[in-house]
Amino acid sequence: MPVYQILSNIRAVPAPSPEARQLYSLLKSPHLQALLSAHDMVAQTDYEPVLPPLPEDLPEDEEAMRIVCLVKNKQPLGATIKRDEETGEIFIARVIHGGLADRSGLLHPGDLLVEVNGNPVEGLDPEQVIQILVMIPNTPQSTKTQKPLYVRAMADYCPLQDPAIPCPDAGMVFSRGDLLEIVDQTDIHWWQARKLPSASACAGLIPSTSLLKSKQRETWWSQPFQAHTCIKPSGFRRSFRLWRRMTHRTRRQSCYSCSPNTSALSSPYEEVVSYQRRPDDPHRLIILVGPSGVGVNELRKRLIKLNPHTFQGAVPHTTRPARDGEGTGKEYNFVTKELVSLVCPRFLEYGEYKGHLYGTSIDAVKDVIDSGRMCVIDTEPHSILSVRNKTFKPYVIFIKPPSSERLRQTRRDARIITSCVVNRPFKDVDFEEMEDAARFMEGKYGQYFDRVIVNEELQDACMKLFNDIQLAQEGPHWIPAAWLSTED
Ligand SMILES: Nc1ncnc2c1ncn2[C@@H]1O[C@H](COP(=O)(O)OP(=O)(O)OP(=O)(O)O)[C@@H](O)[C@H]1O
Repeated sequence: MPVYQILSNIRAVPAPSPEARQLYSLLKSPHLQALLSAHDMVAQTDYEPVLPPLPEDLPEDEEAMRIVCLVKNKQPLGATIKRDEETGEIFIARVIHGGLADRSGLLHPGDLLVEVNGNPVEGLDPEQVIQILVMIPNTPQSTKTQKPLYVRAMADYCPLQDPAIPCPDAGMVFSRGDLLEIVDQTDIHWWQARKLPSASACAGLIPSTSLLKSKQRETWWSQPFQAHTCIKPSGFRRSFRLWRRMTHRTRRQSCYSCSPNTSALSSPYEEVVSYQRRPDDPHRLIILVGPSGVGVNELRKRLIKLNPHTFQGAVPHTTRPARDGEGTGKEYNFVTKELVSLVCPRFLEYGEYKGHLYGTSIDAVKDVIDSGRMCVIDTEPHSILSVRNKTFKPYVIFIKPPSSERLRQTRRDARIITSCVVNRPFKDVDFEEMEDAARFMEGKYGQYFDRVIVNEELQDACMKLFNDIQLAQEGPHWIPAAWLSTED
């Protein structure tokens, strides 16, 4: 009965009960009326196509059978099937969350396929499984919903390049750094996940942790030994800035020794949780990384100048003697070589220039944070790992060069400071090195980047940086679950 009819019936009652009055006022509400009207419209519409009639010659034990009619459009079925090697029977292997089969509620993992379009499935290709499936349902049906697990991908994956995936079309591509919501871990090899922020309701297949680890191990072992291929020292930071002073040779060594190729053997997914910094929590450490010459230092300097009471860098250490007017704790912490060697592991990065050591200690970073300010540092990307922990909860921003053309246009009047030639205009080779290094850094360390800022127009990039840092401190953000765990 339409809603207006019910309303008029209630109105016609001479002395309506309190329940009738309440029903009347509920049904009068515009939201409910809109809902009921939508319902009536849907219920009264004829939908195409009309489903075919059930087959007449149903087998005698029909009670154990389920006849399923799925009318497919261009969408994939959203289920994979597998053949039992011993019996030759074909089963539904998995139903993809949010896919056609899942939304229909008609197919379940473990269902045994008996017929497809009236033809026995025996000998049929999986691709031939189409609209009508006659099957024996799996009992008991597993409808248990799992609590989603949120992870950050620490590796790249492309289903089209994976010959082992049961159905490449059902696979999901992801790159290191992507946030994934894992909705199904029933299968030990193939999980189902969505990428966050999730626009698509349909999940995709991804390898489980153990499977992806074994794939990584295989790839790693099958690669020819390459001692230096991943390092392009010239593209890493090289300016002669204060504590960055180090020779080309030391930098190469420090890059090489500090960035072991362990990614192939570490966990491919990192569990993450949503985190919102409370006003009393210490500020998150802000780390800027980027290829040499891209403008990391320029941006950091501008940011600190913008608000020196809020942003601060860490005071570097050096073994060079203090000059007139220099006091320890201002430009530098002046220390002896012996002290540096004692506290070496507590250094984020360090290098040698003209016989003196220069470096940034983890304690210097902590001092800034303890003072209530936001510590903004720029480092080589491999140094991120030394502070990637619950104490610092670092927020890593990758400063990326713009397109080749814009890079050359915007740096037309800029000057580069290098260890070989001080203060000269940029050359083509500098841009090429910068682009190579940016690609390399994204490829190797992209999983640690919370944000990427393209440094095209300096002023714009600086404002983006400023806003991002505010957002980083005010959250919410996904951070490794281990950073919130109470265990050490
Ligand atoms: N968006 C930009 N447009 C024009 N010039 C820029 C831009 N960003 C940076 N520069 C200039 O490029 C030069 C190199 O920048 P900067 O010293 O900050 O490099 P860097 O990334 O810190 O590299 P390194 O550590 O090797 O010095 C500087 O002269 C800087 O002013």
